[in-house]
Amino acid sequence: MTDTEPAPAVSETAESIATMEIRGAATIASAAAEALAEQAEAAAAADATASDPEAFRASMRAAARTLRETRPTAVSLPNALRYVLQRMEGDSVDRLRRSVVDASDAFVEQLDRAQEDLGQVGANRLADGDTVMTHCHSTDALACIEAAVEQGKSISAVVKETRPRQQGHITAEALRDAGVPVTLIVDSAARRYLDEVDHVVVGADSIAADGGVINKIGTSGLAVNARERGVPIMTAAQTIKLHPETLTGHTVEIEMRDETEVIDPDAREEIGEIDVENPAFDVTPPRYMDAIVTEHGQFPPESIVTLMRELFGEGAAEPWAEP
Ligand SMILES: O=P(O)(O)OC[C@H]1O[C@H](OP(=O)(O)O)[C@H](O)[C@@H]1O
Repeated sequence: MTDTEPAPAVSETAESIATMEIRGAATIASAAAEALAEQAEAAAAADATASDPEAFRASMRAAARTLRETRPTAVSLPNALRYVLQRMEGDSVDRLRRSVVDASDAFVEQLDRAQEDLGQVGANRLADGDTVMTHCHSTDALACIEAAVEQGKSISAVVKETRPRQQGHITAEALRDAGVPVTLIVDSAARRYLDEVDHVVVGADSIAADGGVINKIGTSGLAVNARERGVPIMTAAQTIKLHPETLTGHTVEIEMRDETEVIDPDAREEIGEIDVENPAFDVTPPRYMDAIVTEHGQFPPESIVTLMRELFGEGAAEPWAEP
């Protein structure tokens, strides 16, 4: 490891996030924070950085950049890096190392607590006997359903498969394990089943300052259909999903993933000359979302900007940039 080459643990985490072996906005955030702690331990033991606080800091910034470049849409990733790097302090490598490890631990702990707290808020929106519809796999959304079950409510679920990567299967398994009866459907069957559903519950990868919800591709169509059928829809999102750069007018980059997730190369070859596109996320306009459920309570999407300003001020620092 040189002073700017990330520790092997960071490269491995970055690779796992890029290939989606580690996925889901909250899980990505906690893996990134843990990788920074591993970087700190490795840098404090490496010849090039062990006795040079500035070289140590540079190695931390470089590791954060490596993690930052893996996937562009879930803001929980840069928010995790921000949280840890902004708490890096000390004039010796040992103090710096300790501050990073402590910040990483505190971040992961806060993440778990936030998920538990928002689960309680989301559960209060669900009634005994409700059927919920889910899209993709969101640990924040699951926390709401699981908390409702723990409150003694009987909940059933209609789970959308979620093409192309079928994260709905993970949701189906988690809900079954929580004792929730599950009906798995293909995405295009969603509208047909909405009449049997009392609530749609989704997660978020990022929330924009105007209340727009950036989540797995298909969420916006589901939200429009839910509104048309009169079914309330909530997004469960801890505040690390709030995107500070949108306060200053920036838009959220939508990740375009490889076409092989959509069609296998042989089938594509057989069809002939076509384009294939694979956007991973879409934006649900605030008017189609009934509530954003966070660890600070629930908000109408249009008012989320107030909470964002409270938490982030007017913008976003980039502590991983070279000074
Ligand atoms: O943080 P939690 O609630 O677990 O997940 C939030 C969101 O992250 C996922 O993205 P991907 O599967 O990583 O592309 C889904 O879009 C999900 O709704």
